[in-house]
Amino acid sequence: MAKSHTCSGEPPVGTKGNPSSPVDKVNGKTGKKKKNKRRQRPACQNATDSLCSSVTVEDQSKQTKKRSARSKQEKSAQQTSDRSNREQSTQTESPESVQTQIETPSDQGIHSPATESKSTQTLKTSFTLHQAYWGKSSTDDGSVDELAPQSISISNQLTVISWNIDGLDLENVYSRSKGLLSHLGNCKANSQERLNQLRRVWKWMKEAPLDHTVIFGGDTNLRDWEVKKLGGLPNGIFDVWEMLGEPEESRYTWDTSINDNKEIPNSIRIRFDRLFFRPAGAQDTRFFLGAVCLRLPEAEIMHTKENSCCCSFEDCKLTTEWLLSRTRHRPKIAIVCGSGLGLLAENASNKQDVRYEDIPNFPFLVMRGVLYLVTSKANPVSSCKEGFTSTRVIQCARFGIRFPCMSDAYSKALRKLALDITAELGYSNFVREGVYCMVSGPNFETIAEARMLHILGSDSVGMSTVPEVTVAKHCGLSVLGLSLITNKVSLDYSREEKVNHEEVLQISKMRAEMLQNVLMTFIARSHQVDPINNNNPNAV
Ligand SMILES: O=P(O)(O)O[C@@H]1C[C@H](O)[C@@H](CO)O1
Ligand SMILES: Nc1nc2[nH]cnc2c(=O)[nH]1
Repeated sequence: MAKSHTCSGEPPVGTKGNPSSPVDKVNGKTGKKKKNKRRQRPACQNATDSLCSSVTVEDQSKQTKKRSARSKQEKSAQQTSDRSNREQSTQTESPESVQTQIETPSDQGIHSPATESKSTQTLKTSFTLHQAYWGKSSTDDGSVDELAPQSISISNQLTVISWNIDGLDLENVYSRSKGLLSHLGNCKANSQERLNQLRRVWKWMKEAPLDHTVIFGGDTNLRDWEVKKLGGLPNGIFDVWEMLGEPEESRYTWDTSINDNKEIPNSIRIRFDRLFFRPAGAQDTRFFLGAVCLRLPEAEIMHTKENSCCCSFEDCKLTTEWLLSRTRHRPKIAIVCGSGLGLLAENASNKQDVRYEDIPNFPFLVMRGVLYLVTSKANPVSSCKEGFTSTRVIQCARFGIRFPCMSDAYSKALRKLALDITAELGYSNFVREGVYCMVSGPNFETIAEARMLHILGSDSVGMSTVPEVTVAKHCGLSVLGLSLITNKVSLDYSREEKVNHEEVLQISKMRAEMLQNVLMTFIARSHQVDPINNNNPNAV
């Protein structure tokens, strides 16, 4: 970021024209101190005008008349005159109706190495907002369309420069990382205009598809009080400078005490140039976010939402968006902690806590250390009207395919990695692979039930895991199941020992450190073997 106001700096990449020096223009004027201060902004505006337009509000009737008689030269003259009117604009149209003039990289070279800047591969063309987000050009033949019809036929324009950001997305997926660059209305007097523009920019950012990272940056001309006036940054949009810890040395991007614009007598320091960041959501962990990094509740039973187990697709989407808007984290891996494994969450660094009861539409019954996606008592489905049972979720094809196959529910590659890691850590003696069977409980088995499960081929039994695994698989996640064996299940009527919950918790605590070692190593190495997130084509 330039230390002086970018109005007087380099033009943004790919813009046409060469800004005349704003310093010269300021130099050309004389006057009292107070006036000098004011003059600085129009000078900037001149510079800006030759860079790219900020916002245009054109008189529609004038436009119509002019259009009918316009020759090619007249068109370009019109552009110039339009620019001079921009600062008086106001607009209220919906973003979808707004046409943007966009510079975008051509599709060639999309897969070139991250070090190779694509910012030079620009093409001036016109996009609808929708196209901008999806990376489609209205001039697919690559021709330069300086004045696309739609860009002059509407009354309000916000000029945006869009480019792909090399390397930001690890997979270098063209459509995922979008940058938007614009110059918002300038001058103090244009505050209202600027705020209108900012509102629209934020709306676009928020409405961008969840799997897109969106960065908006530029000479925003914003004052801190203006951002406050709009109620502060919207949830899910972050100011990059704030994200970096608000480093004092880069607070001001227009600082007349240190820049070379000597004509300004007073020291004026403002953070005009800003970058806003709307991170993409990790699609496939979206319905598991509630289970990630959550501090487990103290109370034995934290909260029961009776009759509120509504989990339509829209409900889940809302829940997901709520969670995404409260964290910058975009997890690739979700861990559902079992009994007594809250320690794993306790020891996490850089964590963010979310209370279950604060999460909208989150149907649950929570007991210590366990997140139940199924509020299962005797009759899980009837107690859960539209239930968030795994079967109900699967009935909604928008979460994933209609009949997901569970024969490979537990990823072979992830299992192998876990076994390798436990061997390396010297835990082999503790580790077995086997069949886990879930019964909803919440009671331990009778001996007859235990015998039945044994006959059916079950090596272990618990009250969780299977619903979470089913939903995760449905969402396209690769899954690893790790169960800590805490007690023996009695198959013998003469056996005196009885299993109890305290024993289960005690053993869990005893082995928590071991499990933590396995998990931490696993997380660090999981990317080596399997794409953790199989992108779910149905995900929205
Ligand atoms: O799924 P698991 O077996 O971990 O959950 C049950 C419920 C209780 O937390 C515990 C019983 O002691 O195991
Ligand atoms: N169903 C069941 N769940 C458990 N969780 C921990 N131990 C047990 C057990 O013995 N049975």
